[in-house]
Amino acid sequence: MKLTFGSVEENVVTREEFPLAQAQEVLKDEVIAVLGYGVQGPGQALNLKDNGFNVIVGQRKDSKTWDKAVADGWVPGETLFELEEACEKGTILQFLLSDAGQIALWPTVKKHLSPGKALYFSHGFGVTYKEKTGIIPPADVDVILVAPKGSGTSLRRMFVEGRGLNSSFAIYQDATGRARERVIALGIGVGSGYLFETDFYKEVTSDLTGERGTLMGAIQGIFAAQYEVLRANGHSPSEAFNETVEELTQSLMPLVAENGMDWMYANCSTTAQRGALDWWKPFRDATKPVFESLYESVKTGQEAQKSIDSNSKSDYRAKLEEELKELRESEMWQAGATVRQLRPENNG
Ligand SMILES: NC(=O)c1ccc[n+]([C@@H]2O[C@H](COP(=O)([O-])OP(=O)(O)OC[C@H]3O[C@@H](n4cnc5c(N)ncnc54)[C@H](O)[C@@H]3O)[C@@H](O)[C@H]2O)c1
Ligand SMILES: CC(C)(O)[C@@H](O)C(=O)O
Ligand SMILES: [Mg+2]
Ligand SMILES: [Mg+2]
Repeated sequence: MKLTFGSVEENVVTREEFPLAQAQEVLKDEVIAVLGYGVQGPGQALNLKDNGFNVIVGQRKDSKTWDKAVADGWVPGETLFELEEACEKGTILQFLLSDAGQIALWPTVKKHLSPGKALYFSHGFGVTYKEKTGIIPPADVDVILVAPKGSGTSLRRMFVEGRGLNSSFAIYQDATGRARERVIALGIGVGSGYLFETDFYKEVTSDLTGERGTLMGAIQGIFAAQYEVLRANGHSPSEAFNETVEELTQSLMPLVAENGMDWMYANCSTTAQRGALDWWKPFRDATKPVFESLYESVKTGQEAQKSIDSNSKSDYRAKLEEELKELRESEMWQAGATVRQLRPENNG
């Protein structure tokens, strides 16, 4: 259906328009092979299975994630296979290895992309940056995308709660004439709430910007800046943390989620409203140049290159873990750990 966002009309597919039964009908003869069992793999594979689709998982044997797949109920030799075997068996290959990992597996995947199969991504990365990744799909397969707009963990949680996480969807190549029904059916199958139409380039550039920006990078940066200023002015760690993070996530963001920032503002004191109305523009103006250089870095492919280079190294996990440890051990997030223990659900 067409929906108007602000004053712009966009194409959105709903579960009412395209019910699960229709998705099951569209995909009844398909074997969906979910390749990779990291974060998106489990969420999408389990939701598809619970929605009644024919799904198998492909994962490297002798890995922690193979064991996780077994623990989640996938049966070796029946529904869980080595990556290449899954590529061979699947008619729809859901390429859910890490974006850098996809480069290494591509020759194997390509070998098994016989005419009429579908190659499915959850990120526009691989084909948009094809000069860097070498991922150039053959012309006789469908190339489609469903990108859940959130973590695989939330995709599964929201499915189990009977809700659904919104996803973007796109078609890069329609070889069979069925790419559209296939991609929408898969979008419904993996547990999407609403499906927003986009293209591969727009998906990858917005996604890379968002996660580096307000979803993760910018928000951590702004938390750290405010926390440091409060601490430098003699505020205790708990006071600095509560006033920077805890109140935001526990009290104010849920209100923003329900009804928007304007409504949250209106439910705070007029003192807060006056100040926050005065200060949001200076913050916008101070950070906008950073967002502009971030977008430029995404657009030129620099962000993709950095991610490929570092995540292709054999010790990339250990390196990431080292930096995550630094974040975890920072005073702000140590304070956070103690503050979280005080929540009723965590203190027995
Ligand atoms: N993490 C998310 O919640 C999320 C959200 C939206 C989209 N995506 C996209 O979904 C895709 C999968 O992301 P993810 O975060 O689930 O991946 P991930 O980093 O968790 O890795 C997934 C799997 O890839 C395997 N892998 C990595 N390198 C490999 C290699 N060289 N050979 C074989 N296996 C290898 C790992 O063992 C793991 O099981 C990516 O395109 C990502 O951008 C992820
Ligand atoms: C969950 C995110 C941040 O939206 C996703 O884009 C990812 O790459 O993990
Ligand atoms: Mg992303
Ligand atoms: Mg994202």
